[in-house]
Amino acid sequence: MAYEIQPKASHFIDGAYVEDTAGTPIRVICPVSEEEIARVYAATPAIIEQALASAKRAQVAWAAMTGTERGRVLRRAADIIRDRNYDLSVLETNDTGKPLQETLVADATSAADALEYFGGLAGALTGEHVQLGEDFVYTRREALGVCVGIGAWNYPTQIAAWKGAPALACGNAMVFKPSETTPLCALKVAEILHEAGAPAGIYNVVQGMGEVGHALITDPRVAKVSLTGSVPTGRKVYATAAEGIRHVTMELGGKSPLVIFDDADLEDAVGGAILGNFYSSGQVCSNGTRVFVQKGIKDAFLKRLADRLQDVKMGDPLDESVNFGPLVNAKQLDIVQGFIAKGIEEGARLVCGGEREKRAGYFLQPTVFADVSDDMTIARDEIFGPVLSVLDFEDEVEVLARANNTDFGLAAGVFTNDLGRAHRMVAGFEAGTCYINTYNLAPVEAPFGGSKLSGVGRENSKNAVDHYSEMKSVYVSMTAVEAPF
Ligand SMILES: NC(=O)c1ccc[n+]([C@@H]2O[C@H](COP(=O)([O-])OP(=O)(O)OC[C@H]3O[C@@H](n4cnc5c(N)ncnc54)[C@H](O)[C@@H]3O)[C@@H](O)[C@H]2O)c1
Ligand SMILES: C[N+](C)(C)CCCC=O
Repeated sequence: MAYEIQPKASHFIDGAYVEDTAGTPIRVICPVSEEEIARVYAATPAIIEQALASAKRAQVAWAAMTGTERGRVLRRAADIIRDRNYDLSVLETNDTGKPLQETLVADATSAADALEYFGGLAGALTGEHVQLGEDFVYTRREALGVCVGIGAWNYPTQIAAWKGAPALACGNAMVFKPSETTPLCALKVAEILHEAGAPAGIYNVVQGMGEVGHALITDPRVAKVSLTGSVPTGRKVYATAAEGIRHVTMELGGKSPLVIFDDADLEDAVGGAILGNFYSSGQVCSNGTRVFVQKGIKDAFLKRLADRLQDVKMGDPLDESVNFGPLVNAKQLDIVQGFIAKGIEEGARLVCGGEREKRAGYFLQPTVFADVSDDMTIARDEIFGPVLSVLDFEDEVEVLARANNTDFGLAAGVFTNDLGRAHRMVAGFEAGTCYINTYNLAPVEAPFGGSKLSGVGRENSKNAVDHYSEMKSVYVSMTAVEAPF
């Protein structure tokens, strides 16, 4: 029997699809045809209650299983995802508009990596023993309880798994709310986890806008919230979580610098700038959109970049030869076009692109600006679209100060053949995720996350375990109790 790509209902709760059409309808619009391809309904208070109650009920027994048993479920889910990679990638492409060429290698596979990695780690999560003379202390690594995950729209499958995998490995239950813009893929993650043996209630998905997210994180049963989203939303969610002193992970926006020195390999530097600006049509949080190019290499860099942009193939993202898709929706297209207009108005030189394509779909040409100065809007604000800004610089000290002159701190990259300089630069970058002679790779083994306004905590790697568990300290006395009276 063919595998059904389309999720069967709006929510996945307690091990089954659940529908409640009393909620606000959320139309899923195909970014290519601009037509409705699916409809889900925002969670009503009754749905939110069902999801939280089921997570709360299921979590205690899940945490009581051994880590190896929990890990086995996660690893089985990873295998199922890999088996169904093609179908899941098609769903991701329909949901986001990203080319299938990308989604086949970067989305469901990245979710599988996370489930496999944290599944493998689950059995090795331990506390420690501290000898204190005859007495000793031991620590127990304990689950937090019910965790809420809230997703952005650009990587719906990946985000659902990057949050769910460490949460479940540590013995938590999760209620995940995807972005209302791309609500479909997380449902498949929930369905597959259940098929792999996750007990009912361990991973629930509910749909909705900000109000649903807010209702989830104000519930007293919730111990933690992990958000992927913009800085303004992060501020609200962090403040709400603070009222209940809840744990938080904040994966927020960025305006990252990519610094290219004269001695860099030109082809690699151009490749890095392409990966850091045009992958997913530029809708990537960690993009290196402020491309600082040293004066001696600037002309060659711009010429080679323009040459390579000739190889952009726009079109139906389901065609595997297409390497550049539309923006996710009309709103995002408007926002990005507004930034392009602002760039021109403030005096940046438009090198190429800048126009919406004359065809159906939210297609915008890859856009390059040169002669951008630090104070221009396009150099300060997160655009979240295919707009690369080239800024000139003369030397290392100057460029490091300018690279750090931003409230964001998600990522940063440097291209140079001088190893000493590369390591000095990354030591100086005020950013959580740094690259030397490459850009935007995010293997599950490496911590991923931001500094400054770009976030709190890290996803992936062993580091994430500390954000989904807490240590209980147990003092054991082996001697008589000495009290003053
Ligand atoms: N750092 C990262 O790992 C990372 C990854 C992907 C995207 N992002 C960032 O996400 C942004 C783009 O995504 P977006 O437009 O979906 O972001 P957004 O901030 O508009 O929404 C993110 C999520 O928060 C929810 N939300 C909104 N208001 C809320 C509230 N008051 N309480 C609870 N939940 C609320 C939304 O419904 C959505 O699910 C960009 O800034 C991008 O940089 C960051
Ligand atoms: C894996 N990437 C491409 C770095 C994306 C991480 C999520 C940010 O938007």
